Amino acid sequence: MARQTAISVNNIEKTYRLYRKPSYRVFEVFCPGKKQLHTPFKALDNISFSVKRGEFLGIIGKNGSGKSTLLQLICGIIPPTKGTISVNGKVSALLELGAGFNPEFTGRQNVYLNATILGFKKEEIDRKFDAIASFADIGDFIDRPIKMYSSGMVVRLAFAVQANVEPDILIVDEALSVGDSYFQAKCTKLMRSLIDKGVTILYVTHDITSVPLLCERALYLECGRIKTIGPAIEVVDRYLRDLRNDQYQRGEADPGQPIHGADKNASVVDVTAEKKSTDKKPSSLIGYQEAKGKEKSFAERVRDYRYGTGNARVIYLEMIGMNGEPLDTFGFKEKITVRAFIETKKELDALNCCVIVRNKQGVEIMHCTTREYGYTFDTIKSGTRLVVDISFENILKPADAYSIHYTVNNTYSLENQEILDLIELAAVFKVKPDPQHPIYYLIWHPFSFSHRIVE
Ligand SMILES: Nc1ncnc2c1ncn2[C@@H]1O[C@H](COP(=O)(O)OP(=O)(O)OP(=O)(O)O)[C@@H](O)[C@H]1O
Repeated sequence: MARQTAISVNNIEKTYRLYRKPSYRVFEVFCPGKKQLHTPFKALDNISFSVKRGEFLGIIGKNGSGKSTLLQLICGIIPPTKGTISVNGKVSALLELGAGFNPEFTGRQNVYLNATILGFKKEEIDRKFDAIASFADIGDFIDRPIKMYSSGMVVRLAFAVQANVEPDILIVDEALSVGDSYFQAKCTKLMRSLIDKGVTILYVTHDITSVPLLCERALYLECGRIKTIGPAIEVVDRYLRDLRNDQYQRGEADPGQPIHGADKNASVVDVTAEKKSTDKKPSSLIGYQEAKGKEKSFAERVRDYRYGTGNARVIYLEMIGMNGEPLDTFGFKEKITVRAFIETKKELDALNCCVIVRNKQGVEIMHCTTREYGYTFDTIKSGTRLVVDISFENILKPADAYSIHYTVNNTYSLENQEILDLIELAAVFKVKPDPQHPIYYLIWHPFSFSHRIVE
């Protein structure tokens, strides 16, 4: 059955009047017919497209290309200069940070205010309030005035309200970039579940890699016109090619050259689980006491992201850089160590630790288990405290946020294993940009090359 149209945009134009001085605007209003003092500026021109119900459309384009203007038109915040827009369903929008919130009111009062504006009765909001507050996860701040919130808290609350009021159409304008990585992962999950429920989502972002992963289709705006609209992967590819060509024109990149030199000695991912001797006191035992001190806050943070039998438990996990310091940002090719402090509650004869590195859209980029890499543990008694280091060379695309999914299993075979502790968002980290090693794809991979000249 053909899907219903949720949004239909027909030949839209939006022209702003640009004045060199604010007083010229007043003068034009009060002296009509006199000399025109403004310059017309078409922020959008000749825009036509439609979005089906349950579709996730990404909108991309350089700064000033008209993305936000288009969303504002669809939400009815500003009128078009020409053309028509029809919207079929209840729209929830997250446009400007904190727009729609009264700074003097508490978070709780603003939730009621917003939901009332969206057409909900008090009893309905009462029913939804706990889900909204729990999603926003801002603790006691919910009863403090919004003016005391950080920008991250404002966006958490705003997203929680907009996404939990059962919209037919959800419009999100880059707002998520203000939240931290945990929150962004939560929002992505929620948006996916909304799509499953038939909600239509329009999503403006500069995080280009997220578009093919989240969206079916994408619309690429350039200087207020549609450059292309179609399958997200193709549109993003076109956009990235244009960006690279722009860089080339400015002398910043050479699209004809390989980005990196080959390193014939480099391994793909150097995964080593570093075994601690059990007969001599490992140096990290001092760290273990500190880890115990952090156990409660770690457990609290990962509470919603973990499951398992609990027969072994990660009490704390940290990311360590090449100097042995806990870090949350790493450089290109830096050795990253994921250090887990684990306590066992039963004897384990097939301990297997697993790390998955995901990007912020949830794509699994790298994965290892100690077992699969041939690293074995001796039988470990109940009540043992151990520190397991899993290290890899950082070959990830910079400036992106990544999360670590950590699992402790007792694994005899794929079919016969006990999940002891599985933590979805055990840690998050970022990768520093390195001008010497720009990485345009998800990972830098060490290729090797050869050639011969045939006469
Ligand atoms: N109220 C306004 N008056 C005049 N010009 C405006 C107004 N609002 C937006 N513009 C202009 O319209 C163009 C499109 O702006 P818009 O904010 O829609 O772009 P955008 O693609 O969302 O940019 P960004 O990625 O930087 O957020 C820009 O050149 C902007 O300066």
